[in-house]
Amino acid sequence: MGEQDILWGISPIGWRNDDIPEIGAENTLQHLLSDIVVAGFEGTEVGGFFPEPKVLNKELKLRNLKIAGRWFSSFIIRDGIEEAKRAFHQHCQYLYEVHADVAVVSEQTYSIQGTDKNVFSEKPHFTDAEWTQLCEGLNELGKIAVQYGLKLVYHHHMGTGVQTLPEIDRLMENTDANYVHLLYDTGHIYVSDEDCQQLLNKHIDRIKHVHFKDVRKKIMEECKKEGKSFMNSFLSGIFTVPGDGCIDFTVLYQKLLDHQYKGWIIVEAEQDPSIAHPLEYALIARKYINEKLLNNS
Ligand SMILES: O=C1C[C@@H](O)[C@H](O)[C@@H](O)C1=O
Ligand SMILES: [Co+2]
Repeated sequence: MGEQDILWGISPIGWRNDDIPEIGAENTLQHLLSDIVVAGFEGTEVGGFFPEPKVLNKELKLRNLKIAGRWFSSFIIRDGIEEAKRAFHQHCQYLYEVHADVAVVSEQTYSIQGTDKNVFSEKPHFTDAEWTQLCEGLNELGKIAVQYGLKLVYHHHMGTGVQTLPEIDRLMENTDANYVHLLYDTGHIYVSDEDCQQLLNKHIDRIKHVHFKDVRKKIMEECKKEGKSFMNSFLSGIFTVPGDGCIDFTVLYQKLLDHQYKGWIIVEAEQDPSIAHPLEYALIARKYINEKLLNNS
């Protein structure tokens, strides 16, 4: 086990953003995938604009790229477990056909992620009954994921009911470790709790997928002061690629290696592509990974 067990990918979110589909709309699938090859990554996650599996697989094969996984907005609390299961089957079928490894799940009931609300002070909180329903539902979805050869990895997220470390603790304690794993997103936990090490140390055994997202601290403080929404915060540049913000990824990466982490690390930095050139930032990330994490420039 070691560095050879880690696959490095980069998310389409620097090129096009599912939360605001109009930005970066000029970036085609072919352009994105070719940029990923130029920047030296092995794969990516599925973006909302990606085509049917047959078309996608051809473009991936031409470039020797792989798919790690895809985001799934669950509404277990709002719609109930049966409805969530139905939608998740479809999601997993797509992932199975593109040979993915993980299904990224985030409960979006009451989420303020796509609204104008202050993401720093107006996040939702689930009731005890809602927590029970969510955890039971996730166990069910996790079993479905296994049927398709996938792992369900839960994405804690700003502006949702599972954002802070105590909320992630609660989710981990009340779900089955055989079926519900954790996606560790450095940027989301840093903006939420101003720390990203505690979560890693505490739940390293459950972490089966990683998003490396860096944070510009000064911009984070300004966004907080101005009470910005999630989307206005990222459009203001709160997030960036590893090596360009305030997070020290060397410590985090070492911790993952020490615990024989096996799986993907995805560089994920949502920024406005008309301000932050996607390939330029992908190359900044790759240089940082090579020089500071892998020590081979
Ligand atoms: O993994 C992610 C997927 C996005 O849709 C989300 O908004 C972003 O912040 C993220 O971390
Ligand atoms: Co993420």
